Amino acid sequence: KIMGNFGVVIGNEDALAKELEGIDMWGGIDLFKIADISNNRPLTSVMYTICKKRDMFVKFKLSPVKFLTYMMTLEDHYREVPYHNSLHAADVVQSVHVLLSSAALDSVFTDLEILSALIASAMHDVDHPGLSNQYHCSNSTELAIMYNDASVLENHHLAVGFKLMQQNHCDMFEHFTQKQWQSLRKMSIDMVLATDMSKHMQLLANLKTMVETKKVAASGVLMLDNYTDRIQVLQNMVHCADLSNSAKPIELYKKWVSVIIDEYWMQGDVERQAGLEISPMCDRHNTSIERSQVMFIDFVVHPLLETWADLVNPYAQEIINELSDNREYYASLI
Ligand SMILES: COc1ccc(-c2ccn(CCC(=O)N3C[C@@H](C)O[C@H](C)C3)n2)cc1OC1CCCC1
Ligand SMILES: [Mg+2]
Ligand SMILES: [Zn+2]
Repeated sequence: KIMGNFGVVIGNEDALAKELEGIDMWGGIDLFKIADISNNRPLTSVMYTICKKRDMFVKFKLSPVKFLTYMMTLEDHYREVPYHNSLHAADVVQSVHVLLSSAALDSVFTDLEILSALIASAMHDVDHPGLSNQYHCSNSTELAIMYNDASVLENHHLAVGFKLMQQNHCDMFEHFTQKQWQSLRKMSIDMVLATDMSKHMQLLANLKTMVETKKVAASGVLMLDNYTDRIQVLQNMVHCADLSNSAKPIELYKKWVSVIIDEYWMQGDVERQAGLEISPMCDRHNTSIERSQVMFIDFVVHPLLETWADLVNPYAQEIINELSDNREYYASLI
């Protein structure tokens, strides 16, 4: 019974089935509703449903029970912080699943690359404390010391995500060859490390270069013939998904904005209590939510998603349109 249809035992499978119908569409599912219906297992149910659809259990001889045991353990290690909880991880998994399905990427990536992108997305923020890298580095916290101020959170997410695979009944990759395991591990590490905002400009520059020099087959699919190019597209894909809230239907976007602000303000409260300088946008007594969203879209999200859209042109126009509508919504509130 542990399997159920979506990896979770809830008793109201048909309600969950209904909500998960739009899982192949951009903004097609409401993760806030899925969290309620799935007994607060959005990550496990979304990841199981997608991996089932992509036939990963057969392709890689994955034991569904071990897969679910790992996914539930991973989900349990996401903290109850306002934004960086398992809901956000489920959102990034589903967004990557849709970006991977773009026609321009048809049969471009191998099954192992696809599985690596989904696993990386699932673990990419695990055990996030709700405090940013900047906070950890400014205060030389235990994590900052552990990782020498270098992509502190992202290194931690990876270490936790992979450590949990060694737990009892969580070794879902038991049948992997050494080559498959090393490849999945390297690609997942490269993708999660690329979600560190300090890598954004370099990632975007690489993506722009790929657009300018892109080779497209007669069928219209991208031709990526070396690891550097392949991993750069996968890294940008996960990064786009990580920043994609403002390109989703406005009702979902507004919910993401309210929880991210809660998390920023909680960090600001911690900094104020400790007599530290309050980080940007973290002071609840002095933040313009609308202005900061418009600025973030104009300077970060739009340049990235527009370049992504150029790469998989014309298959991301809907995402760009959604983003523009949402930008106008917040601009009109300023
Ligand atoms: C729905 O709103 C947002 C959704 C996502 C992000 C965002 C920025 C960078 N990432 C990628 C991960 C990362 O690096 N960080 C480091 C830290 C800045 O906090 C981020 C949360 C996580 N994600 C920011 C958002 O709004 C911010 C608050 C007002 C404008 C910007
Ligand atoms: Mg992160
Ligand atoms: Zn994230």
